Amino acid sequence: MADKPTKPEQHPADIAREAFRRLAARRIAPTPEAYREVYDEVAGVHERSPAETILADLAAKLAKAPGELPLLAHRFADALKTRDWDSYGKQLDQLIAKHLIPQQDNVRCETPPRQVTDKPSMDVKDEATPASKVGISLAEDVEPVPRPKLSIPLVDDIKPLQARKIDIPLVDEPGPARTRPAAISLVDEKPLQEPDDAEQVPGTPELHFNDTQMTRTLREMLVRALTLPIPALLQGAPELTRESEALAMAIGSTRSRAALTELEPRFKHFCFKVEMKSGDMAEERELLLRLFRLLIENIGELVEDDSWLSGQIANVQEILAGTINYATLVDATSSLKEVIYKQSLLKHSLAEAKTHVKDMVLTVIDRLGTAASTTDEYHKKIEIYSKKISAAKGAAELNSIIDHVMHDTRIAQIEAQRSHDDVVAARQEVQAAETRIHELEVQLVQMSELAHEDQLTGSLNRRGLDEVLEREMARAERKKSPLCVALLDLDNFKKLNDTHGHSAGDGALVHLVKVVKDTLRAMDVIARFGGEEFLIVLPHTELDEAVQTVTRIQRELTKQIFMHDNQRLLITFSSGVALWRDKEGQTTLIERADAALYKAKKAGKNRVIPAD
Ligand SMILES: Nc1nc2c(ncn2[C@@H]2O[C@H](COP(=O)(O)OP(=O)(O)OP(=O)(O)O)[C@@H](O)[C@H]2O)c(=O)[nH]1
Repeated sequence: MADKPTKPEQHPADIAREAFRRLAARRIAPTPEAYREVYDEVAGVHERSPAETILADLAAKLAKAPGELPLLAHRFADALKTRDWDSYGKQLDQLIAKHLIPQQDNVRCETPPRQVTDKPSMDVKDEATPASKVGISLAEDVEPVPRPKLSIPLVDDIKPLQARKIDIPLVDEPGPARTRPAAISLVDEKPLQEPDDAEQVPGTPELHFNDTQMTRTLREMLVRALTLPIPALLQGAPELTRESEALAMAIGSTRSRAALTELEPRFKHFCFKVEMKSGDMAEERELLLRLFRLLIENIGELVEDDSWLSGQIANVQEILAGTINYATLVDATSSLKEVIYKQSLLKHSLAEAKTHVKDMVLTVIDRLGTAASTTDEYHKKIEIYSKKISAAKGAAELNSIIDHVMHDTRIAQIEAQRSHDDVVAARQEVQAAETRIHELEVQLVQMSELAHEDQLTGSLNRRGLDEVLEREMARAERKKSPLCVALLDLDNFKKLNDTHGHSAGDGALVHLVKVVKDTLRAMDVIARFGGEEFLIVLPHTELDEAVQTVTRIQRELTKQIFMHDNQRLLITFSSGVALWRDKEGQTTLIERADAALYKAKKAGKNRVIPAD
């Protein structure tokens, strides 16, 4: 309750009465000192204490301020004059609520109703939650009481990251408050004016952040990010890793906000490059995975007869079809290892079967040899017996000789039969082994046919070519980029074969592919189209560029001469080049290239002709 102001011309008795009334109202014991003070107050002659002087100064300064503040200053002065601290406290609350705590963009502090006390206070802390500390540590507070949300404007120091505001969740959400860290959100892209000496945010005496400290913290965070996690993620890009480290050093050596701000464009540029690189890396990863899946598919086809292997391959395919992460890749690898192990067993059994056949053949030869020598011995014995029979003198002697003949003949017969049986058994074993070898060889041939690489030249085979063309056409359509193919056919290849032998022809094919691969870009692909014909796929290439590229290969072939048996053999080729037309199929595209190739041959060979 407010005491009424008194007039100085009042009668002393009235003043004394009023002084006693105030003492009673304020529940102050009527000691001489207290009476004296209140009497002076009523009479308006009291001396000001140092605290009152400060408060009076404050009121005087507010009186000169713009807006509503002079009105408040007037009320302060009145309250001071009458020492009405209750009223002073209320005015002070008003000053804080209306002018010191920004309502929306600045600090919002929705505290429970505050007890107005006799003492004026600048403290805006939530008195209902005394353990609360205003600052980043608030969210770590153990107090389970609901708390207001503070939104504190941060100026200046975090300008390099275009940060304006830190939101600290003070409102209880489900879960204990101690487990939730302070959430910091960097918002508002607008650059900020930065007062260099801003140690405090004006108007938020209890809630400000120390700018210098914030700069340091930000700098440390940036340096840490650029030194450890970012280089770890950029392992495939050494130049970006170096740049990250250099940027970290540059940021680490800044000593002022201005210096840090100067690095902003460089930092932004670096972020842009990292973003681009990560896009590339994702694409490379995708390509690698596609290759991997292709490989698995092919192995799957190879082993379709073997239910165990097929099951394993299906497992690997299933793993790869899902989300790819470290664990799934480890799974796929171990399953593949099993498959590879089985494949090696297959090869091993093929080698074993071949050895077995060799052993069988040796056994047969051995048996035949034994049989032959047995027969030979038998013949010699028969000759001896016939001589003995001629010279025999009596029946008894003859009988004895015939017994011997019969005996030896029986032995020879048994031996012959055994040899015959052995030979028949060996022949059956050889046939079984041959069948097994044949089966295994068929499997191995299938393996090489189903693979995507041509065994002789190392270029892609038709199967690989189909997939590359399909992929490149899809990409060309998606990116609206040109795509060319060039069909190459070695000139007079039959003559080369006839003159220098088939191996020279083979060597020439290998040499051609090597020269083509050395001359082309990494993204270009060469595939063996059949015999001495090759198809080159040139993505992102216009027709005239493709013709130039193929002509360059021709020049390279004359420079890098093919050597066979120490002879320099000049090999040339003719080529037809076609630019893929939107929606055109593989067959039509290659047919157009083939027609151009035909023209090149007709026109005298060793030339490149673009398709219509
Ligand atoms: N050495 C070897 N020769 C092969 C291979 N594939 C196909 N050939 C031979 O390549 C020759 C192609 O002969 P042709 O089609 O008459 O072509 P050419 O002699 O090059 O005549 P032009 O194309 O008109 O210059 C045939 O003799 C095939 O046997 C292979 O892998 N190795």
